[in-house]
Amino acid sequence: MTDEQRPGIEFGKTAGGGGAAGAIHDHVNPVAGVFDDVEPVPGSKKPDPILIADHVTKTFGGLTAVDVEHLEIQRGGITALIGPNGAGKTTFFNLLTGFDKPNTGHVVLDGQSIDGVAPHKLANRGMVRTFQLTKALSRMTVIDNMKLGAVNQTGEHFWRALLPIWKRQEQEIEGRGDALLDRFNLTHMRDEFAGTMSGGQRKLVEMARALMTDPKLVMLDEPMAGVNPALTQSLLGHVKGLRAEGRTVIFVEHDMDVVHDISDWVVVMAEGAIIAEGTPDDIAANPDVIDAYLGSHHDSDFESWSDDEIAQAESADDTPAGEEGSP
Ligand SMILES: Nc1ncnc2c1ncn2[C@@H]1O[C@H](COP(=O)(O)OP(=O)(O)OP(=O)(O)O)[C@@H](O)[C@H]1O
Repeated sequence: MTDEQRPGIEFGKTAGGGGAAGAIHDHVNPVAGVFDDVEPVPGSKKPDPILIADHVTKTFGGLTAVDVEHLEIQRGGITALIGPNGAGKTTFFNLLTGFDKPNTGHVVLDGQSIDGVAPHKLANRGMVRTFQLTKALSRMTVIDNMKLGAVNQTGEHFWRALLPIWKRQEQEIEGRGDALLDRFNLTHMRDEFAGTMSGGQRKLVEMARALMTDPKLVMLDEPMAGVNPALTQSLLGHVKGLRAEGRTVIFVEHDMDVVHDISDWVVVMAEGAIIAEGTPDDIAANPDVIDAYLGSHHDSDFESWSDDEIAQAESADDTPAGEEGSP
């Protein structure tokens, strides 16, 4: 089935994709076929889960931001976490990575509980997340940003970097940083202030910095947000590269083209809960997903819908007409 024929959310090709730039990053997919027998339903069992979340909830006042009954993330795959605005993706991401504490629930990484484990300790256990270049980090050079990636996961504990034990390791860490900058084609930016980089270069540094601890599970928060098409292919290639070298990737993303391009499996959240799971093609055709996006007035790419599909979706959308077009 072609993209044009596929009903539901339009998963097209990423801008600039399919050309020579894409070919540069033709990586092997070690989990090809692994999802063939996985049921495309919320909470489905995976053959070899690296991360398992059970009964994870988070409330803010009267609002239930996250209510995830069961989720398994397959080892070695690229899993996308998608959903309309306010679905709870970021909150769930924060709960999984130790940046926020759930009200209830348990998370297991590689067979061991990580409940209440701080982010920098999770990094030692092989789980890292990207974090955005803060103002403070923007005033540091790119190589110093890389070095900080080796010692912590929040970028807040600058003073730790001055401890003597860290100093002794500095050369080794700097070497690792330089190797990663080379891999991400950022060597020419090594001694520049991080704040001078373009949006796409920042994303590359965020990804490269996350690799300083040689993680087995990499959590990427909107890796393509604000990236121009020229660098999008490069970033997509690097994400596939993480998978090719055996790492597991989970990423939150709004761009459906990106999701279709690189995901092995897609998890969809709406109103805090997981409402669907499946391959990108399963998800593109899933009526529950389409309803969730339409119900929230998310600005997804729905231009490809036929009049019948629009009429069907509108009749399922119970939002009062007066709220149409609200953000
Ligand atoms: N610190 C907080 N205090 C109060 N409410 C919050 C807080 N963080 C998130 N929320 C609420 O929880 C719900 C889920 O928010 P969250 O940011 O996790 O969604 P999201 O799926 O990441 O959305 P987006 O795609 O817009 O980033 C929203 O209704 C949001 O307003």
